[in-house]
Amino acid sequence: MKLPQAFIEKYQRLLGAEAPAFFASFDQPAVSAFRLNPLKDDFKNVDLPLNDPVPYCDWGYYGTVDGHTLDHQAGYVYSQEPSAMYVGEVAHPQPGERVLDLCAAPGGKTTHLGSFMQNQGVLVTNEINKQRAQVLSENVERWGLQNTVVVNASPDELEKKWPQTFDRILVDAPCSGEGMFRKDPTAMQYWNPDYPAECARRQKKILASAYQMLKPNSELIYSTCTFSPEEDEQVIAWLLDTYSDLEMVPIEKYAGMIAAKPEWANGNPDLTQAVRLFPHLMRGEGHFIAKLRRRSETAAPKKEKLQKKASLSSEQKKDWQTFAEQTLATDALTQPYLSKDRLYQTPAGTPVLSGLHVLRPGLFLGTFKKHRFEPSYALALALRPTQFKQVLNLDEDQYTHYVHGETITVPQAGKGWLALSARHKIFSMGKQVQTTVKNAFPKGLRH
Ligand SMILES: C[S@@+](CC[C@H](N)C(=O)[O-])C[C@H]1O[C@@H](n2cnc3c(N)ncnc32)[C@H](O)[C@@H]1O
Repeated sequence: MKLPQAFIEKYQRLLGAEAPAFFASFDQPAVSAFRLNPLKDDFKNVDLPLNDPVPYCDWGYYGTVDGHTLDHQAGYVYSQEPSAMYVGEVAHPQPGERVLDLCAAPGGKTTHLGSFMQNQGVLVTNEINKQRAQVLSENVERWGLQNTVVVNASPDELEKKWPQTFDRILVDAPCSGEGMFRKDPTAMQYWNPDYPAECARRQKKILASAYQMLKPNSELIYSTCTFSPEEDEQVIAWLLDTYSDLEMVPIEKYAGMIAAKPEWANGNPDLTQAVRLFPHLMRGEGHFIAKLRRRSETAAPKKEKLQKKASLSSEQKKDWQTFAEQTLATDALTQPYLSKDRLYQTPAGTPVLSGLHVLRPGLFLGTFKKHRFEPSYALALALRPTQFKQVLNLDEDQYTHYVHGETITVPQAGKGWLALSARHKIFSMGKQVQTTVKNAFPKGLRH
């Protein structure tokens, strides 16, 4: 790979004797991997080889995934470069926490954080770019996350809305992407010697907003997929110098991972608690990760403003109940949120959402139509098989026809909504009328 000359000179200077091995790694193929979804009871039931596990991620395996397979469609796998998996592992949120993923699209880290949270607590996932926020929302849906709110806002807007609100914030920052060169050589087009410093200015701005949203005794995780000290050690050194109630939290270094380099910043020895993942030292594209704690002596937050429940009209209540009684083995509508005729379940403890561009204020349950409720595709992917009254398992042929947009004929007449699975993995819902199951598979996903 032809690397920019200024890039070569910079890393020769920084890495010295190690530089040739670093440069040689750019001529090796990019490493791919995937993560399984522990929110599924049978999450290891995938048609993929699981004989090459990622050593630092319980759900990670080296290998590639085809986006059109049932495993992908049904939310059993997420394709993620292996060093990026260590970010979610380091963040490691607990069920019940209120967590913010501030720079989140397309959702690699969000789906990982959600896997730890087990649908308990609130995961707010934000993306500043509108189109990318849409992709994030689709991945949240595919992963079956119930406790996740998807927002499209700038860190600035959020900082004003949500002071001292979160137990844990991940800033997986936009960066110069040097760790992407191998996977996507077009990333090199943006690179110039001043680019890292330009990115660092933006990173500091994002972190300044993130800091305002941290509760006392909370954690901030910062990561980049670049090697440049300006965006890595120097940004963390700046954070520590700027905010006296932040302190480093040590990160475990697995084989091939190395300590961050204080000599690449202001010499602060605490920086060694952060970690660097380099492509010439381990199987992955490379990352930088730091973890900080905001100390508990920070002034307590003012009274929190939480999202209120919506009140359904009596007709909406009736239509929802009719649907839920016929179709679901669970009636989980405790925190309703209405957006026009769309019904959502907002996780309890969601911070107030008014005034923000919210793509998904929680789990999208479905839409009120004239005298009936129509369930969403997201509901099919979010519930366990035991939470449906009826799951119809399709054979391979029926599955192929259904994801193509066709109807299915079944021997026994029936009426109403049911979950559809193939190889016992739920991938959609369908509406039965007599012996026909009508197609409700999203048009955009048909193939
Ligand atoms: C490294 S990517 C995030 C990857 C994501 N966390 C994942 O694991 O899939 C950084 C994201 O930050 C967004 N971004 C760009 N400028 C931003 C800004 N000023 N504030 C917040 N986010 C920004 C980009 O659109 C991009 O989606």
